[in-house]
Amino acid sequence: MRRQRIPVVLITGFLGAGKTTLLNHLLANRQGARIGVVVNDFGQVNVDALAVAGQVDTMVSLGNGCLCCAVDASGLDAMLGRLSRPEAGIDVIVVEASGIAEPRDLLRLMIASENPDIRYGGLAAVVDAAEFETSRTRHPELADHLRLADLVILNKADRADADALAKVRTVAEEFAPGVPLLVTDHGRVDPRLFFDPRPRETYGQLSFDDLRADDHHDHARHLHTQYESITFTSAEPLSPRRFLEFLEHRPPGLYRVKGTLDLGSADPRSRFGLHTVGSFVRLDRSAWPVGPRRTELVLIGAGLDRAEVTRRLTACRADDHTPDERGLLRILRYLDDPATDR
Ligand SMILES: Nc1nc2c(ncn2[C@@H]2O[C@H](COP(=O)(O)OP(=O)(O)OP(=O)(O)O)[C@@H](O)[C@H]2O)c(=O)[nH]1
Repeated sequence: MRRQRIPVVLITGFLGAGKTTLLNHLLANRQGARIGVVVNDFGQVNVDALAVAGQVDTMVSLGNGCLCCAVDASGLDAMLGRLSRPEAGIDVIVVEASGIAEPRDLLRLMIASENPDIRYGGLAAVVDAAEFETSRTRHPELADHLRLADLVILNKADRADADALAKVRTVAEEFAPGVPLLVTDHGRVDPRLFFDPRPRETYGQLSFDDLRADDHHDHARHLHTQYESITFTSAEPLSPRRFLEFLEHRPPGLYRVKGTLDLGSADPRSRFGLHTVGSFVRLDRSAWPVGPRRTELVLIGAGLDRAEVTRRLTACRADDHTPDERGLLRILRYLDDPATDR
């Protein structure tokens, strides 16, 4: 079986918005996940708090499950290649774009990558809620960059009054409509938005370094809990057409979806694995195990209308058990490597 592709999460934002602070927060709250980090320079990353085990040219290997490397955009693909090698055992790669990098270029590089071991994990745009209006008058493109975001993080809420916060929120909603928006400070968002924790038994008890890392991060605890997850299961197959419609008109606030789909196909290899982030959709297929087939989805976001999402998914159930092969063909355009995966 092919290995799961590793999600690559891009963190963008203007100078000083709080990108490194968010990255450090994720490192301190990684819940057993091994994080590969790509930054432009190590300067601000809390490397010493994470027990450096060894350093190889531009890559720092951290004792407790983090690989950190520094590259500019031209070296990104090569670095993603190194981080996604199976022996690195990485669960998620986080790329922190420099405050002056053009996020569109970074996104293009990521989407165009032919590396079969990675997949797009979303673009989180960090916005300095206190300074955004001022920065935007000098750099009007800042608002435009929000159009690329799959998640908007309004950071430094502690420094912005209600008025300023409301203004930035309005701009974000105008340039990134329907995109989940989190208001926070010191990057304290729930890491489960970006990656799945490893079950405790696979990484054992907290090590001394983990505890020490936590101590070093004053803001690591007390996560802001605006993150929501909705679980949907169905023993009835879903109609591929209806589900495609759901995917292509995703509910406001939805950031990512993962799970297994039963689309009513007669093919034994029709267990579809689904990963979406923002409007990016990827399906893979495998054989169903013996036993009943089920759709099981987890939807993650902020500001989701739980009842409406569940209602829409329930309405995706097929009316009967006649396979809709034509409908299936339409959704299969999202299949990962359709030519080689059979
Ligand atoms: N008051 C306050 N300060 C914050 C917050 N988030 C980050 N900071 C501080 O703001 C400064 C800039 O944060 P960074 O995380 O380095 O910002 P950055 O986006 O990585 O900056 P560049 O790498 O220069 O683009 C640091 O001094 C942080 O401690 C916040 O929510 N509230």
